[in-house]
Amino acid sequence: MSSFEKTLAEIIDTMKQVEVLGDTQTVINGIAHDSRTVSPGNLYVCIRGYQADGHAFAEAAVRAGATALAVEEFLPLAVPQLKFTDTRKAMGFLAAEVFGKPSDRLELVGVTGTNGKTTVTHLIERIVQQSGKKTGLIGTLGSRIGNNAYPGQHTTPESTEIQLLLAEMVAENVDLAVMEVSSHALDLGRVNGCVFNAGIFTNLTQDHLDYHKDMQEYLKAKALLFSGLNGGKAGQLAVLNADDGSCVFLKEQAGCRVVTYGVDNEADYRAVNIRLSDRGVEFDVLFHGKSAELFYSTPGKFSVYNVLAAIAWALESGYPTEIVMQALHSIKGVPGRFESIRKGQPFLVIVDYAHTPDGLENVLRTAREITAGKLITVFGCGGDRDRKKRPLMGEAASRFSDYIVVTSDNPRTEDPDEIIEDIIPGLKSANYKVIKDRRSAIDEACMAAGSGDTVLIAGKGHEDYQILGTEKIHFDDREEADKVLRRLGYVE
Ligand SMILES: CC(=O)N[C@H]1[C@@H](OP(=O)(O)OP(=O)(O)OC[C@H]2O[C@@H](n3ccc(=O)[nH]c3=O)[C@H](O)[C@@H]2O)O[C@H](CO)[C@@H](O)[C@@H]1O[C@H](C)C(=O)N[C@@H](C)C(=O)N[C@H](CCC(=O)O)C(=O)O
Ligand SMILES: Nc1ncnc2c1ncn2[C@@H]1O[C@H](COP(=O)(O)OP(=O)(O)OP(=O)(O)O)[C@@H](O)[C@H]1O
Ligand SMILES: N[C@H](CCC[C@H](N)C(=O)O)C(=O)O
Ligand SMILES: [Mg+2]
Repeated sequence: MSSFEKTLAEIIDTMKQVEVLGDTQTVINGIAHDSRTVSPGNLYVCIRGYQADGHAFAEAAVRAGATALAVEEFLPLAVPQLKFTDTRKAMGFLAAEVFGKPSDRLELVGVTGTNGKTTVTHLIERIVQQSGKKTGLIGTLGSRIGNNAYPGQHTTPESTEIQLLLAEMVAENVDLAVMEVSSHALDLGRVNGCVFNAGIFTNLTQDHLDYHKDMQEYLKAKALLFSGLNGGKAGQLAVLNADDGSCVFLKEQAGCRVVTYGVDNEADYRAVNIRLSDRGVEFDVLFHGKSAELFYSTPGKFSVYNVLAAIAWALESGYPTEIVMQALHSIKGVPGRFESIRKGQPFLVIVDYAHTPDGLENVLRTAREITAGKLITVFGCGGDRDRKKRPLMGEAASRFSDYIVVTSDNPRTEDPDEIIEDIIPGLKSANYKVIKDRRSAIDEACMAAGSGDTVLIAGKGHEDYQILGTEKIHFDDREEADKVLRRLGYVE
């Protein structure tokens, strides 16, 4: 890790809304929002959270070696303190200063939207690498600098972590970083201090209504990425989905040049002549009076949108058409997104990360299109997350499936039976069975499949764990499917 040393005076040099107690020549060498991760010499930021008040851990942070605090009220502790009205919002800006404003020193692209963020960020990473540049990536699958991977907890990490990651990327000569930007991150200011070159919007459909009050609030959080593109860097760009109902609002919010992509509506980048198959999607893209033909190896109309978003961004950012097409052609798909498990069985087994009503509907529609026989769906819903999406996911499953095995996703601290109870009203008259244990549910679905059928195992995709209560156990849908197929005698 690189070392970062700054005085408090240097860090707050351009900040107006701050009161200071103590010696501003105090040197700090890092920033932490969690007392349990403070290293000697760090600035500890006290955040009033949903569960706890970080001010209560300031003493522990000082004991762990914090040499300064950021607070909302001065504390009777013998270290210099910076007082803000909202430490959570200030933290991203502080972290950016601590780590030398790394987003000024590389190109930064943010991708937001309910579904497709991970996919689009991976497509962009591939395109940029194909052009010979070095990339950084931050998102649900963790982060990557070049080809080195680092695990992460969140889709968009806390600002302290983002700024450190970006600084590491700068130190490793990364040219462009692409980051998934969740609505939680936007609302909680995790990307404060990030100056983006471009923002990309995939779509807005129901999710996270446990956190955002309603869809309007959810949209407003997403819009922050685009209103933030307001002159911090030259040539900023917003890339919007013209087929999504939120496009007009987001266009109004964007403080920069806007380009659109779409299939059904007029757009700057429009897909026509779409051919869907079980191998992937083929289509032509029309843009600026030109056209290009494209193949991408993940099936489904939703894939067309993800690819269009990446193409629109890349071509508008000056990447040559040939490089973009080569990159998209070569990508083998994203782990856990419509991933096929092939052991020579006469039916398809697909593991997918659909965990919203729209995501599930899209993936089921696609599975239906490529299935001659029965479509068998295994899914559950995450605990401690939006309860209202559960019957809607049930409804989507029942609309497309011949047989549904309702099971557990990550129950977290909720009762798995109660989560399943929330799903069932949506299933209507569907043919379904409840098997709470996910391993047995996958077994049941694979055993029920015959020639020409498809088993879709949805919700957990790349996840290699299951969260039961507060415990995280190893569990991987792909491994489980593999095991049952082997047991059934299929070995490639
Ligand atoms: C709703 C939400 O996002 N909550 C986040 C929020 O938690 P919080 O406000 O409840 O924090 P808290 O537990 O009250 O603690 C307050 C402060 O005290 C600190 N603390 C706490 C205990 C201690 O001993 N010492 C200490 O210093 C904490 O580090 C924190 O700074 O701030 C914490 C610190 O950054 C986050 O870890 C936490 O994420 C929770 C765990 C979470 O599950 N978030 C999910 C919903 C999330 O963010 N998901 C998005 C969306 C994914 C998608 O698009 O689908 C994501 O980006 O991953
Ligand atoms: N453009 C899209 N529109 C609708 N559904 C999609 C789209 N792209 C992907 N999906 C579905 O959503 C699932 C999740 O995709 P992806 O991981 O790319 O989304 P995400 O936005 O990163 O999700 P998360 O919010 O968990 O980070 C996929 O497995 C697929 O089923
Ligand atoms: N980023 C999403 C992932 C959901 C994945 C699903 N498996 C679940 O646990 O609900 C969330 O935190 O809501
Ligand atoms: Mg993601």
